[in-house]
Amino acid sequence: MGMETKNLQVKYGDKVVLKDANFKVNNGEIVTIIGPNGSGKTTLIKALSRCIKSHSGDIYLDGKDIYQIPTKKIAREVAILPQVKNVSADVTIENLVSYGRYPHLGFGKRIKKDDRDIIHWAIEKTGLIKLRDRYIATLSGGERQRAWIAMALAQKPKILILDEPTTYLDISYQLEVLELVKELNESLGITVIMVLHDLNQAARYSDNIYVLRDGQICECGKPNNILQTKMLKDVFRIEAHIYQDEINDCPYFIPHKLKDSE
Ligand SMILES: Nc1ncnc2c1ncn2[C@@H]1O[C@H](COP(=O)(O)OP(=O)(O)OP(=O)(O)O)[C@@H](O)[C@H]1O
Repeated sequence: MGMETKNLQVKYGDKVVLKDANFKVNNGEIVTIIGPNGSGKTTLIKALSRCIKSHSGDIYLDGKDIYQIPTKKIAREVAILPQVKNVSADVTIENLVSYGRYPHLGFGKRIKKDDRDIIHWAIEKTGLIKLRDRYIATLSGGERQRAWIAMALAQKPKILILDEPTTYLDISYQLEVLELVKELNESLGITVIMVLHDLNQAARYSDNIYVLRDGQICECGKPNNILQTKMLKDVFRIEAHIYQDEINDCPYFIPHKLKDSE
């Protein structure tokens, strides 16, 4: 399943924070949105998942206007993992993952055998079987992030949207989460849209990258075309050297100083 926006505009009050955004993710792709703080990344993914209403322009889910699709159907097709996630102290991994089934429950809202099988599958797929009865509050950052991904997975979504899934994680957990996302994309064909601050990870894990600057998409394309010295200078204000990672077949950069002020 894919998504597309045409000339999308989002405002908070009178302030335009997303202008003429033309964004596209095809079925089965991983697309990452990058950009400096406050450039509109979270706003774009909130609009895509219908958490906030756009001011003008269109959003399509597999060619259909998302405002014409029933909310429950969107909740079944699109799972979003927001940046800030709160859950009460007495919720276990298994409880949390079961919430992912809610958009699918029929009359009476009772969890049935099929739902329990899917909850088990999501917990297994994210490597949390041994921890299934642990309270979310007692987990490490990496385990907690996997638990939230398991909840999203229990939705059986066709599109997974992740807002900075690696924030506050150490490097091994960052890789663990991104490897899990990639594995879910490859093995289940889930389309992934994510926001990342680490540009080298964006280059490594994405089919396509969108660059936001001051609420506008200024570039989009394959990692090799996006990770360029000019983009790093113009958008992120750094001077950097670009190299090729032969092992992972992607570009990476090393920043060496802030751009000289003009
Ligand atoms: N609820 C809101 N009300 C008013 N302004 C908002 C609101 N949410 C975001 N903004 C503003 O919209 C702009 C874009 O914010 P957004 O969170 O989309 O940026 P971002 O690129 O995700 O930032 P970051 O990298 O810091 O998370 C910012 O100027 C922000 O202050």
